[in-house]
Amino acid sequence: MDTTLRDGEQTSGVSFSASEKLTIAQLLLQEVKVNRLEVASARVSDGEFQAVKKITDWAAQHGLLDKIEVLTFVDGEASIQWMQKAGAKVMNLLTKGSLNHLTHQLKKTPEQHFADIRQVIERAKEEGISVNVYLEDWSNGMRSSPDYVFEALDFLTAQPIQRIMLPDTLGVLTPAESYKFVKSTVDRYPNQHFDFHAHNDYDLGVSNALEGVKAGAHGLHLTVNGMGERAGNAPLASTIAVLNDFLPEVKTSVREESLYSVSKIVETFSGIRIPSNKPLVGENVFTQTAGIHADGDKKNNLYFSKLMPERFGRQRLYALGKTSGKANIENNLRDLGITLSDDELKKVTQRIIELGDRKEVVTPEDLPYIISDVLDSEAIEEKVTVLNYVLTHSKNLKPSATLQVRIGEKVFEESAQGDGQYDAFMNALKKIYAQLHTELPMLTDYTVRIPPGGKTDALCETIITWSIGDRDVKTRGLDSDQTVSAIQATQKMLNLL
Ligand SMILES: CC(=O)SCCNC(=O)CCNC(=O)[C@H](O)C(C)(C)COP(=O)(O)OP(=O)(O)OC[C@H]1O[C@@H](n2cnc3c(N)ncnc32)[C@H](O)[C@@H]1OP(=O)(O)O
Repeated sequence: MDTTLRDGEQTSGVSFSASEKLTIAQLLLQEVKVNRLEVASARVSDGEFQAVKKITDWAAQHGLLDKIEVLTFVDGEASIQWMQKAGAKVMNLLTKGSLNHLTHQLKKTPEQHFADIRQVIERAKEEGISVNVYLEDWSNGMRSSPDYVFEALDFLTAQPIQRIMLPDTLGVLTPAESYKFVKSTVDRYPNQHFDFHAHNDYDLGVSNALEGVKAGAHGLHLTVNGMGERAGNAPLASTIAVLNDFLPEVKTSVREESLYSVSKIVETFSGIRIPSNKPLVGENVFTQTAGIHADGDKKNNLYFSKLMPERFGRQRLYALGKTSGKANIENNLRDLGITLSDDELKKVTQRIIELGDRKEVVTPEDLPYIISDVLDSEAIEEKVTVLNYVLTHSKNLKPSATLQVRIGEKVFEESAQGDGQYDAFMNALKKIYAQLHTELPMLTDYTVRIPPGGKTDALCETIITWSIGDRDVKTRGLDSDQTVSAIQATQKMLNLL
């Protein structure tokens, strides 16, 4: 069960719009093919209500309504009414899985709590809602009040419910405890379906999920990019890869090749950047940096593992920088269709190492420029040159740009306004390219780096990612002025285009 839209949205600072939630739900069910989705907590807000309604309307049209779940509370009619109006048919009822929570938060006895739960389950059944039950703080309950946990489980397993969900609410379990606690629970109730819900507070989410499944859990709760409250939940992508590679006898429905695209969509919608070293979905995790590794890849794939990028819809890349050797550069040249002699290759390698030493980022798309520069050759023909421009910026008036660009033999001039100077520049550029019936590629990422130290006249590096055909192309500009560096990066893109 994927809970990106409920527990994942509990990441501090994240709020998905209704249409973003619908898009993520559609991707997860139709492309990634997870079995179930938890899409919201009941009663949270009007916006959340609208989002659930949008998802249930779509799911009902596609025969998927039984896959849409909503977290609800032991609150008499309130959650049931909310769910009913939102069109949801599966509730994940939040009950207390430790005596500590029951006594100090709800201030109830087990008998009172069970009576309240029974009433909610009966009412849900009358409304045609099927019920799963969370035992919140179950992990601490197993440590500190196991008698209460088993009393609750004796009660729950006699109720007309589908699944019991065992959360490590605060992510405090070790892998060994995850195994032990799940096993003792599953063994005692062999006919009951149990889900295990791991959090990542000690970075043990994936390991704990693996142990939970080994111990007999029938389902897992995961989130895209490991989003979730505090340190997040066990991440979908790595947990699936771990299960596929280390427990092949356990089958899931998830399609590995769709995991990266859903991860990028969730990154964009949530605004939470994926760390570049995040397993499977981080930008750099399939990039060989060290020259020795790139060399070994050519020799019998010495540095390959089962974790091949193509499994996840990704590609192996070879970084350019001070630890590059000839093999890194050759790999990039091959992609660009450029061949160099041994001597030329040595000179280009040397220049890339020097740039890397100066902490400059070198992208594969910089290579033709570096080659022209180092070899004084014409590896790249400058067909497009930004000749002149004027950019304005003022208070309370829209920024504007006028620019003159030479394309081939012809010079074009256009003006435009925009939301910022660069946007105005791009709008003017689009007008010029419209005259050539050429659409400019979509800008998919824009990052600006300045060296640490806080100097405002420092060199500023802008790296822009463009979507050209089915490729992501990165171009780089470097100048003490941020807009100028962005314009340099744009000119490089125009020449590559
Ligand atoms: C493991 C998890 O991640 S659980 C995540 C649960 N989801 C959420 O909390 C969603 C976001 N929450 C909210 O929007 C709000 O907290 C609401 C709408 C649920 C409730 O809001 P409020 O009425 O303002 O209550 P508030 O948030 O201050 O406190 C929670 C109340 O719920 C009670 N409560 C706690 N657990 C439960 C439960 N499982 N069932 C019913 N009530 C509960 C608390 O005792 C407290 O009641 P009290 O005020 O009578 O002492």
